Amino acid sequence: MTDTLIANDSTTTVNSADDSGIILGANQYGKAEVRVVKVTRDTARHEIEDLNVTSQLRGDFARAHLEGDNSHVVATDTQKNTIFAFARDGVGSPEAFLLRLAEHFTSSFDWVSGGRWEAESFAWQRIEAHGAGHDHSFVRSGQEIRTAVVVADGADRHVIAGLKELTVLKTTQSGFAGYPKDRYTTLQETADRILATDVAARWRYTSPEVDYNAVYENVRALLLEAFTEQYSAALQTTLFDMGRRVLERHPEIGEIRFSMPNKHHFVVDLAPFGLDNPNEVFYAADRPYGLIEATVTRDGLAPAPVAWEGIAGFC
Ligand SMILES: O=c1[nH]c(=O)c2[nH]c(=O)[nH]c2[nH]1
Repeated sequence: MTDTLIANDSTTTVNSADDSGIILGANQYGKAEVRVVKVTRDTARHEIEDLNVTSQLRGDFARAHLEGDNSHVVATDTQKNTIFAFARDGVGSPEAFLLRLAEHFTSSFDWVSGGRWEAESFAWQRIEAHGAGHDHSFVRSGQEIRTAVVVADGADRHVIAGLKELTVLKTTQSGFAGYPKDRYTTLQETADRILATDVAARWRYTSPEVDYNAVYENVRALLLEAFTEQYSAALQTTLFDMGRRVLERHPEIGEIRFSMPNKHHFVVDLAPFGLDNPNEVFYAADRPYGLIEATVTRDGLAPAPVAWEGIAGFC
């Protein structure tokens, strides 16, 4: 018979009857990547919402790990079914949908103290037919994938919105110069190069009252605007400018993190063929690539490490 003790943070379980010194640490579980598509068809003009949802519960699941007692284990199959059932009422926004799931699981089961809910969402656009958007035929539209994470930790709720794979390129108004030169440096300085990246950004809301869809569209527009409008002295400068614009315009966002590859485009030497190459023919290298990551935040903002746990690829 195992005597268990749950430590204060409810994630570390000490098996006190066992002197092996081996304990259960942090744990979470759930159903990953539930692909749910919701069609709203109240009228002939249908709407579509397309998500990939992951649900993970945190709380007292010690006895399942230590004793094979599943009395606290809300089945991952049940979590999957809950996602589909909740979609029956519509999604609204990925963030609002995940918040609903968080409320449901934490209020329905005493021992569920929190969890992590994540979504990717894929945009569809009406197919243009006879000068108008079709009622029920769509083409995948967004160049990017929208992302959302909700972390429930006791009574606290953390909401992180984001996007990834927003691929952008500009053919001029970018350079890179002034960097240190040592015996290994071969890179030539330039004031006119191609700048290309796949923007991945995640931003954390510090207010509970947010029109998530509207803010998403505006943040996306601000990121593109920053990429476009400013001469880029480095991808780092462009990244900070993107973040600064977002924080200036959106008081409900406390911090924004970026991870952006510098997708190098090398000018091809055409001299062997008797041709010049005034920045017109490039070799688009897929690897290696520079990888530029940074957080843009408000001075004095209280950090929220629990919100960011489990988000890979951002510093
Ligand atoms: O925008 C850039 N940032 C760098 O840090 C860097 N390093 C490099 O070789 N090229 C570039 N470009």
